Amino acid sequence: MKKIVVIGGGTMGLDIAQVFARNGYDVVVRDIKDEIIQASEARLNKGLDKLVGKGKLDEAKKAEILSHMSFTTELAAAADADLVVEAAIENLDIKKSIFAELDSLCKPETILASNTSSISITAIAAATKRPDKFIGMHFFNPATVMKLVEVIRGAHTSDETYKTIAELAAAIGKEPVEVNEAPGFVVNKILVPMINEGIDLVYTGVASVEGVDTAMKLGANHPMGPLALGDLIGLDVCLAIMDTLYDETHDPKYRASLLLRKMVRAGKLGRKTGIGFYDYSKK
Ligand SMILES: CC(=O)CC(=O)SCCNC(=O)CCNC(=O)[C@H](O)C(C)(C)COP(=O)(O)OP(=O)(O)OC[C@H]1O[C@@H](n2cnc3c(N)ncnc32)[C@H](O)[C@@H]1OP(=O)(O)O
Ligand SMILES: NC(=O)C1=CN([C@@H]2O[C@H](COP(=O)(O)OP(=O)(O)OC[C@H]3O[C@@H](n4cnc5c(N)ncnc54)[C@H](O)[C@@H]3O)[C@@H](O)[C@H]2O)C=CC1
Repeated sequence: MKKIVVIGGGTMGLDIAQVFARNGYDVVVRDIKDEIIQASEARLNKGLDKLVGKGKLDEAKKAEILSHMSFTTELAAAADADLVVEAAIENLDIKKSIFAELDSLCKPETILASNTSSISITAIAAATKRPDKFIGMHFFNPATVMKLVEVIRGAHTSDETYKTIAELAAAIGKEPVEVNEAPGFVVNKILVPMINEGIDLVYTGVASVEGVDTAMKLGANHPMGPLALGDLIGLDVCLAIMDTLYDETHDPKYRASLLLRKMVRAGKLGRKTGIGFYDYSKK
């Protein structure tokens, strides 16, 4: 595995790219606009400088990480990639159009992976002529810190593709867990409905935002409360996951809280927009 391309330089894409670069892989991050790329590069530098400030990283390692990373708006950068990891928005049609283009552009042996949170790997793979080389490689937020990678088999994923990605996850210091396709896979099937319940408790006036978060931190020993976690993930991503769980199962227990929907409609998406259930604009 020599060259990896990450599609999307947002919350997940940038951190996933950093994890690969830290472990010596050359990685190109592709996003759609120059302004977005500039913002991604600035976030990367700020994050690394913070670690240097805390004495967790030295300047030499920082320079080494940066030397393995580059940014582009050109999808053509994926033509000679050995692996493409897609971390664009959580929408089946957009993912299918990205992978249809990648399929015609990339060399035949390139493995195509999606970091989707909930969408069917088989459905996305159907946009390509290489469903055997298509797989879910699902990192957790913040990807630089969280140890898990769910490695998700679609209906046609080959054993060879599975083995390559599980071994790669281990080589970058992560713990791979094999998952068969199902909406939300393992973690999000459990975690995101819990976040949704937390939001609904606020919506129905049972407790305040701070009250729900404090209760779950102190009463269940969670490192952060469900509303703060929703803000970290992105409320648009949480809503997309709830909608996939509901659309795939029609089980009312996966109905998104109306407050979650309202927050997304209002553009209050959490940390990435500076405001969600909490205000991040002054941090
Ligand atoms: C939606 C989906 O599809 C799936 C998902 O992702 S669901 C969301 C899953 N994520 C969670 O549940 C997160 C829950 N929250 C937590 O675990 C914690 O609150 C947290 C990890 C986010 C923050 O914890 P914290 O202790 O306040 O963070 P912080 O001190 O910044 O970092 C934790 C450690 O990682 C290190 N770290 C931070 N950034 C790093 C980087 N870029 N590279 C390497 N190490 C890094 C820090 O230095 C720190 O190390 P020490 O413990 O040795 O000091
Ligand atoms: N936020 C989270 O906690 C997690 C999210 N995921 C999944 O990762 C994916 C990305 O999510 P986030 O990083 O949170 O979203 P985000 O909204 O922070 O970033 C998405 C990025 O993709 C870019 N983009 C959109 N279309 C593109 C295209 N055609 N080509 C290249 N870039 C494109 C956007 O400009 C944006 O920068 C989603 O599928 C999400 O479900 C998976 C694990 C955790």
